[in-house]
Amino acid sequence: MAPAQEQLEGEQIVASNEDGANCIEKSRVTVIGSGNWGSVAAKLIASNTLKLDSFHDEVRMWVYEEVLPSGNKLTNVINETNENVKYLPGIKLGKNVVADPDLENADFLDLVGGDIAVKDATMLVFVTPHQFMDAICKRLVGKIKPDVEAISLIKGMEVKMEGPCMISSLISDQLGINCCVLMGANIANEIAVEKFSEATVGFRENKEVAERWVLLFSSPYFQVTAVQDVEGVELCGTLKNIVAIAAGLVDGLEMGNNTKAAIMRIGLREMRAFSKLMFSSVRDSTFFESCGVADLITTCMGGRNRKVAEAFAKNQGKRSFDELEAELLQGQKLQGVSTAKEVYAVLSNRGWLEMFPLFTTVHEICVGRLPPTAIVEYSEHKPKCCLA
Ligand SMILES: NC(=O)c1ccc[n+]([C@@H]2O[C@H](COP(=O)([O-])OP(=O)(O)OC[C@H]3O[C@@H](n4cnc5c(N)ncnc54)[C@H](O)[C@@H]3O)[C@@H](O)[C@H]2O)c1
Ligand SMILES: O=P(O)(O)OC[C@H](O)CO
Repeated sequence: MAPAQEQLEGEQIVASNEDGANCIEKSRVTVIGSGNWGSVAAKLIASNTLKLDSFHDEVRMWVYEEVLPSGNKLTNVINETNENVKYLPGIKLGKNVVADPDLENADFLDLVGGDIAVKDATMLVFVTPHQFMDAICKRLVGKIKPDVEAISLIKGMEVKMEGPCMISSLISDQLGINCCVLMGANIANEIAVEKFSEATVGFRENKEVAERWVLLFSSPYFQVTAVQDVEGVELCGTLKNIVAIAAGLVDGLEMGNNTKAAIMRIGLREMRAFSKLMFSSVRDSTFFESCGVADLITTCMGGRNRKVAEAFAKNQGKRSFDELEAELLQGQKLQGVSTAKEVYAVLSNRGWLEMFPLFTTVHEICVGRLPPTAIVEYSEHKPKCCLA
């Protein structure tokens, strides 16, 4: 693969080898989340902070504390073994990754004699399942530096009384900070063993900040491009999880490759239509980045949403998604079922249900109102309802 180099392509930024150490105060990075992708993100970042002079070496990683079957706390095991034995077993994170169970870091000084965590971080990487973010942001209010830069790797959205809210907006609004996003065809276990992947950073206005995120994440096996379309990038990452559920249902029904390709095509069309209805600024070109069609393909081929939906269809919907998630994912979390519910709420509220037959049908299957077979029946009746 070509080495990272600076190159402006219209609105795009690709990785630069220029550290900028001379002109920027050293950044401190904290990763908030330590699941499967959170752990891989910490590993990627930690290998770069060691190489880049403009970053402090240490990467703090907030761990939602749990006690393992051995009786040990996950945080202690991560710090002793340098491995997240529950969510990313077998992979060394890098000795400069420090697991921290205290989100606001009131007690951490006493525990390890360290001197930083969220309160001193200048770059925050949010990477937890989306359903926990509202509570996490509430805990962080007033605890972070006012000028901290944030990035969300979280694929999901919230629907509140006042309407839908993307996770990057939740972070920005609740904490009063700028928030970029990073999405892409990124099955974490593959990146953990350094197989080549691409990703997309979405940014709002500040190109320099986007460049800094690109620098922090890029490696020869993880090529990052930035585009000025934060909503488009985030909606791609969020909505593809609903299509992945549909793809898994089709797999469970053993419908074959043509049907799955049709689901992916119709899904992509609904992703684009929904995104543009939500934000007129969303660009068509974003759907051709890693966060768009590439993530849709990888997630429909090899993701967790697909896997659990396949099992759901094989069991004719008799075992719930929650039960199958717990059994098959061992603590990892699905985003597609809750995202389908959240998107359904938006569609229902705005009178758009018939315009989005795939999104609508996925939710109705997930909640048991329709059988799994409905995923291949709907398209015979409603294709003309999809937006052109
Ligand atoms: N795993 C992947 O391949 C992958 C790739 C790209 C993006 N993502 C996205 O990254 C985000 C995080 O996923 P992940 O794979 O890192 O996590 P995960 O599903 O592997 O793990 C679940 C995490 O949630 C934590 N948790 C459980 N209860 C909690 C609570 N009440 N409050 C806070 N945290 C709690 C667990 O400790 C664990 O760290 C999701 O939005 C996902 O869509 C995942
Ligand atoms: O395993 P999934 O279905 O959560 O998908 C993982 C990533 O989002 C793929 O990019």
